Amino acid sequence: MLEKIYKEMLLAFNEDVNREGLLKTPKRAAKAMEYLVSGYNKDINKIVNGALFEVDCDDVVVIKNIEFYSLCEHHILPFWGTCSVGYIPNGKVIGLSKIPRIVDMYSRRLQVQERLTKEIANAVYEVTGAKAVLVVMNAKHMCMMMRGVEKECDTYTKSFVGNISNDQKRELLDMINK
Ligand SMILES: Nc1nc2c(ncn2[C@@H]2O[C@H](COP(=O)(O)OP(=O)(O)OP(=O)(O)O)[C@@H](O)[C@H]2O)c(=O)[nH]1
Ligand SMILES: [Zn+2]
Repeated sequence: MLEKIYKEMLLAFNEDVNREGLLKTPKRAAKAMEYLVSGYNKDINKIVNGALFEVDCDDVVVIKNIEFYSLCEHHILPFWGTCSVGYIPNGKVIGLSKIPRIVDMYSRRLQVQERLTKEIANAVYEVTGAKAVLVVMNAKHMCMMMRGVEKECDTYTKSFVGNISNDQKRELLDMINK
């Protein structure tokens, strides 16, 4: 279905869909787009794959500057940047690689940066049973750079979930900002 839509799009550009360079483009573009939104079909439990380990640790764990690529739901154009995830474990830690996998699961959908940040925080919180989770994202939006306002800038978003003291909250934020 996407392949047909891309072919129609090329025709709408008045392109020659039979020229060599474009012959396979609808198929290629459809495959690429399917991958870019493949996060809709992911199951968080399969992603975590039981990689939760009992550890006597209640100190902050931070995985910083995870690269991510997403598509804004308003223009279907990329926004991308880094995501930092910090949490305070509650008897269990999660396999480190699972955090970037969770980031990808929610990034590979049509998103707004604020909701993406919140969804990652909620997912990590639920899956780890952590005392608290803080997610900070920093992104550049193609829809603001290539068109529209045509400005390059950085957008920061933050989402916190949990119930901890203000001191612990500050420690979490300090670790992420360090
Ligand atoms: N809050 C938020 N806004 C976003 C995000 N991605 C894109 N937008 C904004 O969504 C808005 C859509 O505004 P509209 O006026 O409906 O669309 P538009 O005419 O294309 O707007 P311009 O981009 O200003 O040209 C724009 O201000 C975008 O910058 C995001 O992740 N978060
Ligand atoms: Zn946009």
